[in-house]
Amino acid sequence: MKEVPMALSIAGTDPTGGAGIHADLKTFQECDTYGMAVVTSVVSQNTEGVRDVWHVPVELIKSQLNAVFEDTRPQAVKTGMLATPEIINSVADRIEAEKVPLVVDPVMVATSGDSLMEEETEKLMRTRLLPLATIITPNKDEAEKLIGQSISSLTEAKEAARHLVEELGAGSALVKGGHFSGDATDILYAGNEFYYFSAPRTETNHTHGTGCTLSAAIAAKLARGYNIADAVDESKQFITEAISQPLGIGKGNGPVNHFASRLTRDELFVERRMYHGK
Ligand SMILES: Nc1ncnc2c1ncn2[C@@H]1O[C@H](COP(=O)(O)OP(=O)(O)OP(=O)(O)O)[C@@H](O)[C@H]1O
Ligand SMILES: Cc1ncc(COP(=O)(O)O)c(N)n1
Repeated sequence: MKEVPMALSIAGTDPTGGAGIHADLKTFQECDTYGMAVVTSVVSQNTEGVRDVWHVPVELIKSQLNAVFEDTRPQAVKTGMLATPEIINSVADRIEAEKVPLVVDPVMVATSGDSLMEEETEKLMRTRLLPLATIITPNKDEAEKLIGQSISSLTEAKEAARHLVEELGAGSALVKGGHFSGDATDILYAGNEFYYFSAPRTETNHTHGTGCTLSAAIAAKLARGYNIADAVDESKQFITEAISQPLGIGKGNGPVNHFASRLTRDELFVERRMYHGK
């Protein structure tokens, strides 16, 4: 029997389906990869913001990781929301032991502005998880926190990507340009080379879960055997399509459209043709 590519997300939840493990699982599926998920925090949130957060007890996170790794072998893992030092340490321990390709999305603050990580966890993100990353995918603010310097131009973003790899020890780094102005340009530093991935900026507030979706797509592509630059290239295409055809869900920062790459607008918004009655 042929082996199916499998990807595992270790992240928090979003009951409205736009971010966290929900976005990751949808993305894995759209990228032809069998998706699995370990829940780290249960987050009551929607497109308008975060209401409540309950962290899953570390023993239960370890038990979920045991359940996955004692039974299957994902070809790639991605991490999202890892809110406390105990959670980040338990995940890092497991990844270190399994030596599996790892995409780290260093989730710190939600689009809504709500914090998703305790302050002392930021340090562990830098010292424990980042060195295990095949690729780390910070946005502007996350990259600034990780390197301890502000970033206000593409040149500085490029320097930040190099810093994350050469000074801090990530395997490669993608500094995302969603929070800059002009075209949405992301800079990858991998194998001593820079790559630029640029797309026209869509004027929209439907950007909830863009980082989750992009990093999940990269993990799916790595699970399918792509090299890093090709994985990022196709994932950038995926997120660009997902952002440019929003679904209009929710009252706030709506989710991206995970179906966008396979359905045309007309197919997506079908007219209902079945009625019943006398
Ligand atoms: N308005 C936009 N138009 C086109 N591409 C965008 C837009 N906003 C973000 N992107 C792209 O989406 C991806 C995610 O980037 P971003 O910097 O928004 O990450 P993030 O802040 O981690 O996402 P999140 O909103 O999930 O926190 C990147 O490829 C970025 O270039
Ligand atoms: C569980 C979880 N993980 C990540 C994000 C970040 O996504 P965004 O910044 O788009 O709100 C989130 N809101 N919730």
